[in-house]
Formats: sequence, C-alpha cells, structure tokens
Amino acid sequence: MRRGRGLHAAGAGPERYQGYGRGLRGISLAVLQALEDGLEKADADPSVKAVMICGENGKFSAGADIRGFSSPNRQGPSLAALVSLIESSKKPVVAAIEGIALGGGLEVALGCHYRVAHVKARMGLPEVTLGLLPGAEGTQRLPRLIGVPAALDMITTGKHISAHEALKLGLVDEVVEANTVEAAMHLANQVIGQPLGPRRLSLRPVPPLPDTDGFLRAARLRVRERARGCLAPELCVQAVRAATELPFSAGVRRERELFVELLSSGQARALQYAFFAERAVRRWSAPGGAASHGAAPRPLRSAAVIGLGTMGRGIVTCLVKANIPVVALEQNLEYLNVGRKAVMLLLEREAKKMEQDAQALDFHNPARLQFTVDFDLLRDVDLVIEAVFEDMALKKEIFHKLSRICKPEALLCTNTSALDIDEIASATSRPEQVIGTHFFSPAHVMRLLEIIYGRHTSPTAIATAMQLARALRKVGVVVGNCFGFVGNRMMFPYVEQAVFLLEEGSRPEEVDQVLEDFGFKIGPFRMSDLAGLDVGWRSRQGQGLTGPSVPAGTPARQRLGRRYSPLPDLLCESGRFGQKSGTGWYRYERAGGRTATPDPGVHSLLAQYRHTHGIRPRHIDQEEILERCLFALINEGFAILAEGIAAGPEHLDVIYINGYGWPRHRGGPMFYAATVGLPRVLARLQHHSQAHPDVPGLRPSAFLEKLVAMGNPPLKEWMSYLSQQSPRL
Ligand SMILES: CC(C)(COP(=O)(O)OP(=O)(O)OC[C@H]1O[C@@H](n2cnc3c(N)ncnc32)[C@H](O)[C@@H]1OP(=O)(O)O)[C@@H](O)C(=O)NCCC(=O)NCCSC(=O)/C=C/CCCCCCCCCCCCC(=O)O
Repeated sequence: MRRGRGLHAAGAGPERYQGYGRGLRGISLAVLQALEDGLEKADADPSVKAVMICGENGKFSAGADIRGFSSPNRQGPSLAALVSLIESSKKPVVAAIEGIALGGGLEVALGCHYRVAHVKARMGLPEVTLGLLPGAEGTQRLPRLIGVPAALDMITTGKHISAHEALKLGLVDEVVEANTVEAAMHLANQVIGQPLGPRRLSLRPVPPLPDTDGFLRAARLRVRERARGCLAPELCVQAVRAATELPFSAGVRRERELFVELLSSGQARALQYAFFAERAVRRWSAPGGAASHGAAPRPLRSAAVIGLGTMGRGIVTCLVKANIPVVALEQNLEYLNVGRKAVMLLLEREAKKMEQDAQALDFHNPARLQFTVDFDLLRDVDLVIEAVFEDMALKKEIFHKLSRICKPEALLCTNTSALDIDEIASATSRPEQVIGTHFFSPAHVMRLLEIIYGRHTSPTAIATAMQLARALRKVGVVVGNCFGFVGNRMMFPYVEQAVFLLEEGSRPEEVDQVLEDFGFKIGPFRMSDLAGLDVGWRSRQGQGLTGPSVPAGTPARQRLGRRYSPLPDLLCESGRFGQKSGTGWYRYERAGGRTATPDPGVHSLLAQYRHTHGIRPRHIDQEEILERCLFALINEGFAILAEGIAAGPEHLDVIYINGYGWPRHRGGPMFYAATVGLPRVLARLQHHSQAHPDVPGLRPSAFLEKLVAMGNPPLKEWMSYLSQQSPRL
C-alpha cells in the first residue's frame, strides 16, 4: 500500500475539519467529490491493492453538513451514491475510525468492507435528533450488520456508542489503543485478495428474529409514545421495517421516500434550528460590551452548596458527578443528617447508572464530599452555590456572611427562580462576584442552567458560571435580571391564561390535554401540582396579591387594576398543595403520589366559583386554549427581547426546550411564532386582548407590532429591528 494525499492507498480522509471545536464542518460537496475521485483513481490504478479511509485531525467524521439540509441549492454528488461506490470497490476498503463517526460519517464507514476503531472513538446515527433518518442507506445496512434490535435502538435514539460497545455489536471489526490508521492499513494488507462479497452489507440478509413483525409493531408503539408528536423516530422504524421486508434496492428507495417526507415536514428545520441555537447561546453578551470572546473563566477546583433541600441535593449530586469536590452545608445537624441521607441515596442511584457505562463515581471520599454545619469550611472554595428557599432576608443574611468568609475571588451564586440578584448582591462587599444560577428540578437531571447577571456582575464571573454549566454538562444561558428572569417570566402569563380558562369554562385536564397534545411533557396544571401549589401561593402572599395584606374592599378578581384569579389561592387555602398533599388541580393516590386523576372535587369547586362570581361557563375549543396560553407566553418573550433581558430569540427557545418541556421538534416558542407567522400571532393577540381588555399579558408587545410592521422579517434578523440596543447588552 502506498500512503499519500487523496484516497487511494491511505490518503486523506473523507472530510476535512477546519478547526475542530470552533468550526467543525460536516461532509461538504467538495469532500464527497474528492472521495469519489480518489476511489475511482484507486480502482483504476493496478498498483493500489487496498484503500483506507480516515479523517483528519483525529476525527473520522461528524456527518453531513447540517446547514446543507435547509439550503435551497442542495446539489452535487450524493452521499448515498458514494457509500454504494465504496462498497462496490473491487479492492478492499477499510475505515479507520478515530474520534467520532456520526451520521453520514458512520454511513461511509458502513460502506467500507472493514472497520477499525480507536478505543476512544464514539459512533452513532444522530439524524433522528435532527428530525431526519440515516438517509445514505444507513437504515438498510446497519440492521444487516448488527441485527434489527440493536440497529433500531441506535437509529431511533441517535445515541452515541463507545468503540467497545461497537465491537460487541459487531459494528467494528477491531478496536485499537494505538495508531488507528496504521492498524487499518495493517488489516487492509492482510485482507488483500480475500473475497469481498461477504463484506458487502447490501448483499447480506437481515438476521431474522422469531417475530420480526411483532417486534417492529411494539417498537413503533414505543417510539410513538416517547416521541410526543415528533415524526422522525416513527419513520426510522418504518425504514428499518423496509430493510426486513424488501430487497436492498427497494429498501433504499423506501428510505429515500421517508427521508424526503421528513425533510419537508418542518420538524427537521425546527430540530436543526435547536441544534444550532444550543451552540449559539454559548456566546453571550452583557452590559458594557462584555462578551464571551473577551472573558476568561476562573478555575473551578472546589465548590460548596448551602442548603440541602430538594434543589441543594440535586446540585451537590451534579457537582460530584462532574468530579468537583464539594462541601455541603446545612444550618443544623438535624437538617444536615436528613440532607446527607438524601444526597447519598441520589449518588448511589447515579453511581449504578454510571457503572453501566463503565464509569466510577467517587463520593465516599471526604476529600470529594463533606457535610458540615460550619461556615468556616467555605473559606477556600472557588465557588459557592446558595440553595436555600426563596426568602430574600435569609439569602441576604447568607451572602453577607459569605462575603466575610470566602476568599476574594470566589464566585458567589444564588439558586433562585425569581428574586432580584442586585438586592442579594447588595448584602456583600463584592457584588461583581455575585451571580444567579437558576437550576431546574431535579437539578441532577434537568439540562438547563439559567445564568443571571446583576448590575455589577463581572465578565469573569459570567464566564466562570458558563464554565460551571459546561462542567456539569448543562446548557447554560446567560440572561439579565428581572422578576422571574426569562423562563419563569414567560411562564407567568401562560399559567395565568390557563387559570382564566378554568374560570371561563374549561377543566384542568382539558387544558393540560391540549398542551400535551401540542407536545409539552406535562400541561400547566399537572406541572403546578408537581412543583407544589404552595410555592406560588407564598410568592403571591409576598407580593401582597393574596392574604391579609390585601386591602379590604379589593374586588376578588382584580388586583392593581387588572384581572386576577384567586382560584389557585382558594385551592391552597383548602390544603390542596399538589402532589405533596395528594390533592391539587388533580387528585393523587396518596400524598406524594404521582398518578393524576381528574378530581370531581375540583370540578364542583369550579362550578361553585363560577356561580359565586356570576360567570356563565362556555365551551372553549382547543384552538383558543392553545392560542391564549402559547401566544401570551410568546408575547412576554417579545417584551423580554425588547428590554434586552436576553440577547436573542435563540436564548428563549433554548431555555424553553431544556427547562420547561417545550417540544424540541417545534423549535422553541419564538421559533414557533416565526413558523406560525408574526402577523397571525399579532392578529390573534389583538383579538384575545379585545375580548379581555383587563389582561395586560394579551396586549401585543410593541416589539412584535414593530416586527410585523417591518414585514415579518426572519427570526435571525429580529434583534436588528430594536430601535436601539438595550443598555443591558
Ligand atoms: C459531537 C460533535 C460532533 C462535536 O461536539 P463538540 O465538540 O461539543 O463541538 P460542537 O460545539 O458541538 O461543534 C463545533 C462546531 O461544529 C459545528 N458542527 C458540528 N457538527 C456539524 C455538522 N454535522 N454540520 C455542520 N456543523 C457542524 C457546530 O455547529 C459548531 O459550530 P458553531 O459553534 O455552531 O459555529 C457535535 O458537534 C455533534 O453532535 N454534531 C452533530 C453530529 C450529527 O448530528 N451528525 C449527523 C449529521 S446528519 C447526516 O450526517 C445525514 C447524512 C445522510 C444524508 C443523506 C442524504 C440523503 C438524501 C436523500 C434524498 C434527498 C432528496 C432531496 C429532494 C429534495 O431536493 O428535497
């Protein structure tokens, strides 16, 4: 074999990475063309006896260029044709898989006659996460190689597997610890002259199962249930079914039809937008021109968590999982012992899960996790996350103490879902080190971390908090400081509309059903029951909206000149706190139960309430439920953008997808608004606002009105229409 540039012998790989990490590119037309030319040359050159395909810079391939799927001029050589060309080569072709082989990259490897992987390589077919299926004949080749169950699992989940798993499945022929390219060339030399027929996957039958049809029917039901309206997983199952029922070439035709159906479904565009939005939010900007490119994070070698309630326990668990030594602090020994037990239980569970991936979790070592009631142990940590309950006075007291005890460069984070970061920072002598880190429950599971800068927060502090998100494998989104920040602020008008709909005639289960059919993991009432109705109740009491501080004579359904619903307060007053008490908007099998059943008690409470307030109930259709809840949420999103609380619509969308169960295949609320069309969103808000003039949440935001007046520009251009960049950005 000869080694040189190009493909024949051991030439350059299937793609060229232009700076992996910052500018990783997918397989481009130029790469496809180069591979095709190289293969043809190799086949025609009698001095070449075998071919080896590898990537550059230690990465085999991240697959097709995702941006190309939405490009209007998709033309040129096709990846599927190239894979067939590789497979039909008269000389053995060996793939040397280093780093990653994903999507079209793995399909290229499947066209090769042999595959050698580096021990650290990861492989997968993540197309389903982009709303597609492996459309370069991957759905037809993979089941022939590793069987239907394993292929279906990889194709419908998009998960990445390790080289060892790939070897176990028979996806690769060899795993090496040393030089993969050398090993692949060695294998290529060994197999010269051996028959290639058995190595061509398109010629193999799919290994039969005792009941393939039954297996695929069950799989289809399973993915449909899990996918909540997302098309791609189900069409992936159909494509694999084609592999089991049709000859290879007919299967490929079916795969292509299904691919085109997905490509034109709109969901693919939304999922690809979400992919890039999650990467775009890594670039942040803050007041005074501070931005990600100019700020370096401080090292995070140790951390402390204050408060071992539900949130604190989850946060400790994430930190331990990220290998950051933690000091966990409670106010007294009784709470500390309860918290310690709960944390250890969580960690035991996580350790079991990680064992399956051959990873170990070290949490019995006191150098990595210690429990204390002594604030002095926080003296040297790089980072403190305060996670006590939402009480401003308590938080300020803790921050005052922290600013006296912690080393000057320590990052001081408050886990709050709504409170004013500036007020908390004012209790310290170093407000530039104070930042909000809003974790979502359960904190060791949910991917979102809302990072809130205050008026004085330094760029270094923001960069360090973003670094923390990355270390915890979370999606960090930097936002400005306002009540509820981005996520909860948009949630308030959404939940408010849901409750108004109950006043007017709906039932909790009807509203939830409509929003769950839209794709939300759970509707607003199930969500409120899960979170605990007392949380909002306490907050409303604090704001003087309910309880003894409401002035006598205030109309029951009005506060500060706007419509108000006391329904959630009435529920709490009768001891209905949601799942924890066994009753809320639904009833549960017991206190702490999770199975929600529609509650006749709530239905009669609603009937009584409407009667008391002279409300004639009406039938409210699905469209009105959807529009009022979603458009109120989106409308708040436009106000947030106009105020400069978030740098762009992608930030809002990433927050909603990762923290609030917004269906990813709908791209996030702002992307959804763009899909519906801003003129329609505006017109429907105007309509509902006219019907409910006392509800400010339905009054169209001036920014939305402006965008419509400017001709409904694409989402990417929205921010350029703000009359002046907000002073916050
Ligand atoms: C794991 C990663 C690869 C790396 O992760 P990490 O190290 O954290 O780095 P990132 O920050 O994520 O990425 C760095 C930058 O690189 C960009 N990037 C990454 N991958 C791609 C890609 N595949 N394409 C484009 N850009 C990519 C990323 O955005 C970052 O840049 P920036 O910071 O945003 O500027 C991780 O990146 C990852 O998971 N990547 C995605 C991997 C993936 O999903 N691959 C699959 C891609 S889809 C595919 O391969 C499909 C192949 C089949 C095509 C078959 C076509 C058949 C056509 C049939 C008939 C069609 C008829 C049409 C008829 C008609 O005309 O309509």
